Amino acid sequence: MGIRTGDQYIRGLRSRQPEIWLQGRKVTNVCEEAVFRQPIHEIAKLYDMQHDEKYQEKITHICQETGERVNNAFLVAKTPEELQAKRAVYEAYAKATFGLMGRTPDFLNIVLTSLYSNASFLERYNPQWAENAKNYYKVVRDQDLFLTHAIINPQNDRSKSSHEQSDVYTHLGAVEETPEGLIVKGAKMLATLAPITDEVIIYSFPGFQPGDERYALAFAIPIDTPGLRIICREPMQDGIRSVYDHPLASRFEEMDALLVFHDVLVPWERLFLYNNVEAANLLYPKTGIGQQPAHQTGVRGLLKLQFATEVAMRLADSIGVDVYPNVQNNLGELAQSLESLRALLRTAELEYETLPSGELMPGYVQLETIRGLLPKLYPRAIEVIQIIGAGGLLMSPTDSDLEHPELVADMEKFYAGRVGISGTDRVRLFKLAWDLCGEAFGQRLLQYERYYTGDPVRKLAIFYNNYKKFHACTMVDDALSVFAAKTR
Ligand SMILES: Cc1cc2nc3c(=O)[nH]c(=O)nc-3n(C[C@H](O)[C@H](O)[C@H](O)COP(=O)(O)OP(=O)(O)OC[C@H]3O[C@@H](n4cnc5c(N)ncnc54)[C@H](O)[C@@H]3O)c2cc1C
Ligand SMILES: O=C(O)Cc1ccc(O)c(O)c1
Repeated sequence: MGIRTGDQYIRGLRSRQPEIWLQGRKVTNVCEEAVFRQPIHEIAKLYDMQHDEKYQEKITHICQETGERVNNAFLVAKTPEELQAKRAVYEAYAKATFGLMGRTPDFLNIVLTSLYSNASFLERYNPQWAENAKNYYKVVRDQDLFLTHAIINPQNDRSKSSHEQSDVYTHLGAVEETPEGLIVKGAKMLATLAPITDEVIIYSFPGFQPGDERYALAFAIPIDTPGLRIICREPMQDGIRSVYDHPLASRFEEMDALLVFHDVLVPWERLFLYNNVEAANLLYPKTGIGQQPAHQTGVRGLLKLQFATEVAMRLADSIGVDVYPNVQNNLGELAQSLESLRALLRTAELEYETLPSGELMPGYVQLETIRGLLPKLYPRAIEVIQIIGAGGLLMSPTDSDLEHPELVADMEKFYAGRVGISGTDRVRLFKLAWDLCGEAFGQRLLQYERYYTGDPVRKLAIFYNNYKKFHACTMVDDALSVFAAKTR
């Protein structure tokens, strides 16, 4: 089949009946549920972009194996041009969502592509796992499926490993093998967008201990597999608030969910790893499923930071405070953060690594630096918006007030900004800013940037330990050589 349209994506959702729990009730028709309607529409638009002549050549290609047109996220890049072709889809999707939707379909498509191109890692442990991963990549590519993922254990007792939790099946683990497949039980988090996806893939960060064998798992199943329960967090928008009052929150809310598996059957052909602690610990670092998606998240993060920076600049301009050096300093800082990330991303693409298979991997140091900086730079951008917007962020009336005949004159006089910025213009801009920096929606976006790639504290420590391996500190040796000369 190849690339789907938005309509085909929605028809796919309608054809399934996953067990979704939302605010204490089961959702029977996800497409008609107010909370999900707009996010479904936003994802559908991304699918439609694949058919739009403005984007098609940039973000899709003809698959050599099938002759069908597929998304560029499924490319195994062997040339810098192919790396750029992949970037084009990350950029197009992130622009369409202002970088506010983190788990658009391209993200997991890259994870799968990397698993496919590095399936030799799995082959060493079990050739069937490798075969399964390669076949699954083709299924997702050719049916253009939308995946969610859950790679973290529920937050019960982090000081204990999976097998030490109070119940054997608190964390997701294997129960028994059957002729049809593996029965699994327990929970996994934090599956962003789960209710509006087609399938879920489960894998894990390293950190398995001896004794954790049953939890060492990687597999993918349809989101409506019997026994799989999706428990949504409280929505951050009700789906009926006005687009004018909440221009971002009303559109880009990504639902997060806990996945609970109640004796779920994973067919053998969908199992990529099982019962092997060593393989589970090496899966993430050795298959590129960490590094390749960092290219997508880097592009998306850059655009989100650009959006926040532009909002801050426009706010300052709209009320005439950008004449003050302190405001200019804050904005200058954001501009420099943004440009540093842009340069890092560019360098990551230029200083790629070529794997023995010929696959190109964008630069590790640069991508990890972006991953390390975003959890600091994005919250700072939000803080600057709050500081510049100040009390004005709390003064916005609703769109109904703006349009009420008795209020119109007051609105235009007292809510206007500097000369040239009408009351309506200023209120709409400040509402947009408040969605980003004040609303529960905006707080989630902040939390997302802190944790979207794992715990930043441990990630930075891992980065440093890797960095040390290939950074020999030879300048210090050169400087110390002066003593050697003296003793000679
Ligand atoms: C908005 C959002 C969307 C997300 N979407 C997804 C998704 O789609 N799929 C998915 O799988 N995951 C997703 N995640 C989960 C994300 O991977 C985790 O939040 C992240 O890995 C951190 O894990 P945690 O939240 O369990 O925090 P914890 O690991 O519980 O950490 C809590 C605190 O304790 C500290 N801490 C814990 N353990 C240690 C340790 N061993 N050493 C030192 N300090 C420690 C941490 O530094 C942190 O301050 C999402 C998270 C957010 C916030
Ligand atoms: O960024 C990665 O490499 C993988 C990853 C880590 C943490 C997450 O929450 C997530 O969704 C994906």
